[in-house]
Amino acid sequence: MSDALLEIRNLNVDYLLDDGAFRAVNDVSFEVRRGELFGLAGESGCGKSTIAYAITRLSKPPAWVAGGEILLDGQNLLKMPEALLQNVRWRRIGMVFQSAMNSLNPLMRVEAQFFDVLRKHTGATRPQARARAEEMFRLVGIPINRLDDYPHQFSGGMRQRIVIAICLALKPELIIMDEPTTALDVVVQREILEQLVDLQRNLGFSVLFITHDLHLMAQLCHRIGVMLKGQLVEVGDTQQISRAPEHDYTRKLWGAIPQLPSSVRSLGVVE
Ligand SMILES: Nc1ncnc2c1ncn2[C@@H]1O[C@H](COP(=O)(O)OP(=O)(O)OP(=O)(O)O)[C@@H](O)[C@H]1O
Repeated sequence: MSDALLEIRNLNVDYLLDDGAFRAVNDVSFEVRRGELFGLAGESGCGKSTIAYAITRLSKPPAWVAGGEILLDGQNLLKMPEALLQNVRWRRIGMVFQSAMNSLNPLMRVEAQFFDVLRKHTGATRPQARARAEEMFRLVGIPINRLDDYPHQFSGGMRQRIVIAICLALKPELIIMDEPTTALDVVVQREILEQLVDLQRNLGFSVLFITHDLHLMAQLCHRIGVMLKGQLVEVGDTQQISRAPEHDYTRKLWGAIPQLPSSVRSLGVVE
């Protein structure tokens, strides 16, 4: 059996504009393996988010998936009926986006938000949802009495932890994180990502981590793909990409990043 959980094969995504189609993702192929943190890097506008939305078929017009395959455990999500896809979104593939912390409902206590999601996707009862919410709060290090608070009573970093906790409550096999900590300050960002690495080690899910910050990605991910203008120009182990990048653009990306001393470099995945 292949150890690939998600396989993207020859993916093309266009934006259908008044003056013609603009190909934002051009013949992109890569895989995310089981238990792997895979990073997709590249400058703003290179097509990373377009891929993230295409994976769970959440692309909105004018985006149009023009070709290719997206296989989850060998099943092509692009051909899956919408009703079945509902069981894949959140339950098998969780999503945490940059704006996710604003996606918490400001009018609902956090506990109720866990209940909402768990009832909808797993049919959990209120006590079952409460138990799971407490378990998840323990995992992400938030005192369980705070489940009764409203989102505005938490800091930005804590809100992002809550979003991650709600996502993990459904035990997804894959989490897609698109710039999940970009809006947070560097210290909080680091704390959240360290915790993510711990959770990933303990729970074994896979992560597709998207950021323009190649340096951060190299500390976190086992393998990295580098995108340039809609194309994937290089894929490899983080060690190889950081020590011996093959593509000029990857070298340029590294060149643009100030290097930190090795003592503060690693978040634990790549020694
Ligand atoms: N709704 C849209 N209509 C038209 N073009 C779009 C739309 N959304 C994105 N694009 C274009 O598609 C290309 C890829 O955008 P995308 O958001 O996927 O890039 P990205 O690498 O995720 O960038 P960022 O890091 O800034 O989010 C860009 O050229 C962008 O301008």
